Amino acid sequence: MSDLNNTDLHEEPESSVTVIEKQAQRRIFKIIVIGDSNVGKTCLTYRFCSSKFPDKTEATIGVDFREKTVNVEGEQIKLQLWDTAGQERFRKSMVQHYYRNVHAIVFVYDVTKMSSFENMPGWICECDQHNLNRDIPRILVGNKCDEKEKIAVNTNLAQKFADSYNMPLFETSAKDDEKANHVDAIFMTLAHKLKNAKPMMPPYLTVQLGDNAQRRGLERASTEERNDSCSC
Ligand SMILES: Nc1nc2c(ncn2[C@@H]2O[C@H](COP(=O)(O)OP(=O)(O)OP(=O)(O)O)[C@@H](O)[C@H]2O)c(=O)[nH]1
Repeated sequence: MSDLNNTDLHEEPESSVTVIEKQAQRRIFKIIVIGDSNVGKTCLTYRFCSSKFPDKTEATIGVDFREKTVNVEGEQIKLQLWDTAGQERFRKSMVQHYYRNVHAIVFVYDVTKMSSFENMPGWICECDQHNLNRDIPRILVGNKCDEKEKIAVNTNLAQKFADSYNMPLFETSAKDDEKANHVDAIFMTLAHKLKNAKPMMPPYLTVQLGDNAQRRGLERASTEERNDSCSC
């Protein structure tokens, strides 16, 4: 006679339908990575998603996507990194669509190039102009710290700037293998913030809603935020 209380009954492998359902419900967070050309946006996202420094990179045209599923406090969440072009001529193919339903922003500058840091307010302004909500998590990353002799952007200066925008500052290197854990920690910090943030819209809904629903949401957001737009 079979024992209905047998614990084995609870250890049956999940059916493929359950697994698919769980995957469909896995939360996806869209993170855009922004900054001047050549600051290392592609290398940072590649380092995080592929755990290595790319052999060679070419200027990004429009947007590149990289994804990584991470475990945050027992929940599997997918980080979708949108690596945007820094060169103006390659940003022309970036349409409004890319700025929809963004959950977090990573602003990157090159610590060896002052102009890339000085251009940060412009990048922040661009996000404002695309109606990105100011309340979503944003972080500032100074890349290429391995180039110690060439450092041009002082940490205190960068920290003051980050504080003025209420963003955490991370100085790191996508190239330095010893800093690999540090790059991971940066994105994991963001993942924790995203997991625990009160959702404006459940992230998995953002990929299920049709284009029209997304457009309506965006139009509503632009009407609400029009009076609060950037003045630069
Ligand atoms: N020394 C050093 N070089 C780096 C680092 N990260 C990237 N680079 C180099 O910087 C150059 C530009 O890197 P990318 O990642 O392509 O820069 P990007 O910001 O994505 O550039 P765009 O696609 O034009 O916007 C490449 O030659 C990389 O090898 C770093 O941490 N240290």
